[in-house]
Amino acid sequence: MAQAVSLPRILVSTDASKALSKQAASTRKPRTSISTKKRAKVSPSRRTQNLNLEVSPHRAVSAVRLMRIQFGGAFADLLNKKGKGSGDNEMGYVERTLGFRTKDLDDRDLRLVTDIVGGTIRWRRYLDHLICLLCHDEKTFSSMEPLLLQILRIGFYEIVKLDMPPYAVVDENVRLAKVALRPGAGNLVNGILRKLVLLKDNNSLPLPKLEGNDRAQARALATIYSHPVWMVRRWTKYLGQEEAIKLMVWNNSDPSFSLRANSRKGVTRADLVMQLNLLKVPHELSLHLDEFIRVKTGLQNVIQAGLLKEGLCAVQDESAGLVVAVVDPQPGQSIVDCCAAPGGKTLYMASRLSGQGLVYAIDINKGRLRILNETAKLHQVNSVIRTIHADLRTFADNSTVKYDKVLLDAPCSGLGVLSKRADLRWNRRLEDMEELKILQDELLDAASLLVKPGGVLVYSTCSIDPEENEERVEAFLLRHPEFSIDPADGLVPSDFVTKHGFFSSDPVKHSLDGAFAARLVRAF
Ligand SMILES: C[S@@+](CC[C@H](N)C(=O)[O-])C[C@H]1O[C@@H](n2cnc3c(N)ncnc32)[C@H](O)[C@@H]1O
Repeated sequence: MAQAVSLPRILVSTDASKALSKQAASTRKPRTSISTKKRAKVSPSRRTQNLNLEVSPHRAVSAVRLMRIQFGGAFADLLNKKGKGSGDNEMGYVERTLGFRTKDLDDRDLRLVTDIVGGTIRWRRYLDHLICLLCHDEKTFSSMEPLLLQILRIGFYEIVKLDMPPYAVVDENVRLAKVALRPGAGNLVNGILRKLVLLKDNNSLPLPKLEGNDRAQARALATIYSHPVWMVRRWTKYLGQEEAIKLMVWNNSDPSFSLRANSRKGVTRADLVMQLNLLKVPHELSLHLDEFIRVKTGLQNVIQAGLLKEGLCAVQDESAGLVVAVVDPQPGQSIVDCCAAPGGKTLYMASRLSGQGLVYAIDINKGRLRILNETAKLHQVNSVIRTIHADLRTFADNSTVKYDKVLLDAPCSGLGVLSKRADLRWNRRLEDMEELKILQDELLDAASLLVKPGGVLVYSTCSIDPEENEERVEAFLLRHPEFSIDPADGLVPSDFVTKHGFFSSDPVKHSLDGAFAARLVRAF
């Protein structure tokens, strides 16, 4: 698996890692401006003027999307907040960043863009390691302009991970660099990609050796599996090296998605299966939840067919559905969803109320709550949802009302969803973990104030980190002896129940997102 670095004419690995850190630091701020603002409509004649038919459209769009994700705060998700693809604006961004438009993307191009963008982000550390080693000198890499680096990353990803025909990849990326930047940039891309092709043909791609002390091994693994070093160290500590590697392999695999049939609109799982068959989207029924279907590929077809826009189904991971199963909403109950937006769990809980009872959806983020409201109307569950824009801590301090059930789906690191959120691993910092734990404790204390005697508090995260999960619950129970654990047995399959009675989905074991939920009961 791990190979020695033996490239005499190029950088030794310590120089490479210095250059990598410099590049990482220098790319934190954009040198090429990425405008995400809307501009005046481009007139049709200008459109034709700026149309470039020679550049491969999926590569141009991928390069611009990667720039927007790294510098413009865009997400790497397939969907935007409203569940629509970003389609219409895409060419506008391309023109503003590259100075030209390309021909419109067809379905194949769109799939390629999704694969290339997701993969290039996931494999960034590994790709940069290779690029840095193949640069003429350290400075060339550390001072490389962002767009040029994105083009190289795309080329490296296509050759190394997608096994695309190497000479076509070289030609196309060279052309993109020449047209979007200048001829010299094309020459640089040409030189570096050709060196890569040679190394790959000789089966001698340089990888760091897995040797030395824990820290050195973590650094090597971080490069080989393309994760931040602090994550590797954390998982090695909690899971051991072998399981940590399996987790990283999962995080680097293509994400699979699940759809939930919207029963409130009269859509059954069988109806949804029929639609997926018509769309030729490969799928499997969920083994754990009656309304859910797993979709491995072809989500783009589901989006384009308008199934989400019409509210016939929702994209929801089964792990999130299982958290709702731990809450076990029953018709007639009053439920508070403390950190509700954008509403995945609120909507599913509301649909399980069968029109009787209420879900109070609290969130501090007004924009995200607006999305929740819109989706609730679309899914026809708005009659049993009341949204409340508030900081949970203030709301709970001032509330005298107590509720049957309270769900706290807390802000967390998201370390359980790294396969879906390709960019998240690079945005999270170790320092975040400490801040999050403080917030999680405060929100748990606040949520507990809303639970009536005999009522249920469910604490959940989409993290697999014990410090955000079991440790937060343990600390809470010490502060609140009036609460005790109500084991999740019987509410979710036993395979998901830990020895302490918590729900826990493990990406490697269950092939789902990682999630956690503790069901706690307040004494009478
Ligand atoms: C993990 S997300 C919730 C996801 C949601 N439950 C779902 O299933 O779609 C966490 C949410 O907590 C909200 N939040 C963070 N701090 C908060 C606070 N002090 N009071 C209320 N909401 C807060 C964030 O705005 C964010 O929407």
